[in-house]
Amino acid sequence: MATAWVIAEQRDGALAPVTAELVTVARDVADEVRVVVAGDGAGAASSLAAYGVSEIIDLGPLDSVLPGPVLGASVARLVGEEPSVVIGAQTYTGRDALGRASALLGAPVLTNAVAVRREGDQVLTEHQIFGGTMVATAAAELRGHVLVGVRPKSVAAVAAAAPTAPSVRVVEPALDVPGVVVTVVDRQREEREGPSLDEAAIVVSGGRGLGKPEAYQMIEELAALLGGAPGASRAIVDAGWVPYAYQVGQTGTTVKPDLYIAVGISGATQHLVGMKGAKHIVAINKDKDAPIFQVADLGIVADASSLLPRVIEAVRARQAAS
Ligand SMILES: Cc1cc2nc3c(=O)[nH]c(=O)nc-3n(C[C@H](O)[C@H](O)[C@H](O)COP(=O)(O)OP(=O)(O)OC[C@H]3O[C@@H](n4cnc5c(N)ncnc54)[C@H](O)[C@@H]3O)c2cc1C
Repeated sequence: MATAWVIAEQRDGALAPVTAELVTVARDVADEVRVVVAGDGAGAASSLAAYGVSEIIDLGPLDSVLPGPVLGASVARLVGEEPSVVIGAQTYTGRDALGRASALLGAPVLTNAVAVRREGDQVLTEHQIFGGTMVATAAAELRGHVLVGVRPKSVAAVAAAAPTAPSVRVVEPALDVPGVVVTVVDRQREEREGPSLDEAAIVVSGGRGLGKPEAYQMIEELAALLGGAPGASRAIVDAGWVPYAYQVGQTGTTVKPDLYIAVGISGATQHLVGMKGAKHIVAINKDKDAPIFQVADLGIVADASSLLPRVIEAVRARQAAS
């Protein structure tokens, strides 16, 4: 069996949860999993031991450069001649890394996969198409290297049958490859309180049915009261009501919270594909035939502008009483 190389995804210097998802996928396609991380190799070794990783390759912190291209060039240098599967997340950094590695290795990259498996010498990947209404399966021959971008939250992170004690190897990053160094001159941190959209246990999302941008404040208020994150449909992102970072769906973030509350969202397939994995879905829409009700566990036919203030009041009252 070939080796799988996982490009770790990091956030604020720590491993992002998607890394364990990628390692879970990697175990299914290879019998040895190595993880390439930019700094904190020891931390990665301890948090990934439960997932059956054999080695952590630590490139050291890549704080002053855009990490993706350097990660990609470093992986291209590490993989060697033997066929291997390189797995990254379908994120800004993961896409940069896979694209760079693909170009340097002359190897195919299968993007936006929601499932990956191995059949003999083939790596099979599944991709949602037509707004998630169909799944296409692609097959790549594992004669050389096969690169795969996996969509976050499409695979559950599962611990290995037996934990490992991964060794940590410190390797110089490939900063000398022409064109990979993009220097970071400034960082802007988006103001946010509460959990991030992709990790929140509760997501409250608003759509065009809110009627006007100011009404989105109610979405933020309810999300904050419930300890969740606010989200949005693309319609109100495109309209400029909220930033793109709030968008849930095919071209936004995929969420899998315990509870997803959709307010004034019709339930277009491109939205559903990003949230239908939620454990419980509550939908508020004034149209009883809105497609969102087909995936909702609890559907409320109501005008959002009059119902939302009452919901917020009720949650406040309940919290005050407890
Ligand atoms: C390639 C592509 C990618 C896309 N990616 C995404 C994506 O990632 N995420 C995404 O969300 N969309 C995406 N879209 C857009 C998607 O097709 C829909 O256009 C979008 O999701 C609609 O947003 P909406 O439900 O807020 O608006 P609408 O479709 O306009 O629906 C508004 C809903 O609000 C209800 N409503 C109206 N007034 C009230 C009221 N007073 N109270 C309660 N309910 C009310 C209406 O009954 C309606 O159901 C994509 C489209 C394409 C082509």
